Amino acid sequence: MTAQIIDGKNFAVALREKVAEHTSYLKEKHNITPGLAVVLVGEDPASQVYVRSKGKQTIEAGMNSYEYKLSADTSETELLTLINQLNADTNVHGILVQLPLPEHLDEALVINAIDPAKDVDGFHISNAGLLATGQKAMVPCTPLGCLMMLREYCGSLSGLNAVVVGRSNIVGKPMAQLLLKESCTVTIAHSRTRNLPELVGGADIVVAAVGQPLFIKGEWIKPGATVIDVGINRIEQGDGMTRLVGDVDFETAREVAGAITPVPGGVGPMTIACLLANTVTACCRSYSLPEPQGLTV
Ligand SMILES: Nc1nc2c(c(=O)[nH]1)N[C@@H](CN(C=O)c1ccc(C(=O)N[C@@H](CCC(=O)O)C(=O)O)cc1)CN2
Ligand SMILES: [Mg+2]
Repeated sequence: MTAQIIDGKNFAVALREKVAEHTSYLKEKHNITPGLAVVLVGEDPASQVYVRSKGKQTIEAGMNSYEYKLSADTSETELLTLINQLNADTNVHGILVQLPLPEHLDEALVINAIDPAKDVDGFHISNAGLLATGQKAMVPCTPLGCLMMLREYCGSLSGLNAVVVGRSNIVGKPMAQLLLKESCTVTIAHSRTRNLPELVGGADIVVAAVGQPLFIKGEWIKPGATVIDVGINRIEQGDGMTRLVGDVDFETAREVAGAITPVPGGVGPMTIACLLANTVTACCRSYSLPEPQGLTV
């Protein structure tokens, strides 16, 4: 039997509808329009696509979108000045600096300059700390989207063995924290882990976020496991064209897994939908309004 395909696009549509519903409620009932500021430094082509998509989806959900496109040689002082302005702007409820940043900019310094209450990426050390200690935080968008899909497909995650392959601050570590909060038994593995096939073979849930194309093989996966593929890798096809693949060898994994996210069309679309959800959550928190159900965990 082949795996059920977890359709991230459908999930994202449903989540964006919830966001739009709550946005119109905020407007009608409280005369508040959530606002999201997105800052892009430089001309990385993939980042330009993501930022355009974020702006478009923000407006479609009925929110205000503020875009700041800065040249690649922007100084740290200039960027920090803009962040301070956005921190002080009461029309802005969410701030996001698109990553990666150009080499000369200190990513941690820049992220930690964002007001944690407006940190809709959930990358600020305060939010990372709150999440790690099981407190109310802004939750990073990609892991949040993964957890929403996992809850839907698996129901209760309590007691399940979860292996997260990848240890980034953006995905691997927060994903592990979220799964731990769901009472999973969590193992964080990475590209240097020695007995990876064995570890993956014991997992009911595999989250692949290692950043290496087709790294996780179908033969490693436990029959019936749920596989979430966070990887987005462009590989050469041989005919001069490129193809988008995940960190999981989808064709072999789908023969073994119980359910699996495809690439594209799995985790990716949920990342931006969760960003919109986080913006509404941040907006509600800023006015001490009740938080809508289903937009965060
Ligand atoms: N500040 C941030 N920077 C980055 C984040 C982030 O969450 N915050 N994540 C990624 C990029 N990203 C959003 O910013 C993102 C990546 C992928 C997708 C997506 O929908 N992917 C599609 C495929 C798109 C394609 O063809 O390239 C899919 O998987 O179906 C959305 C958002 C790094 N930077
Ligand atoms: Mg850098």
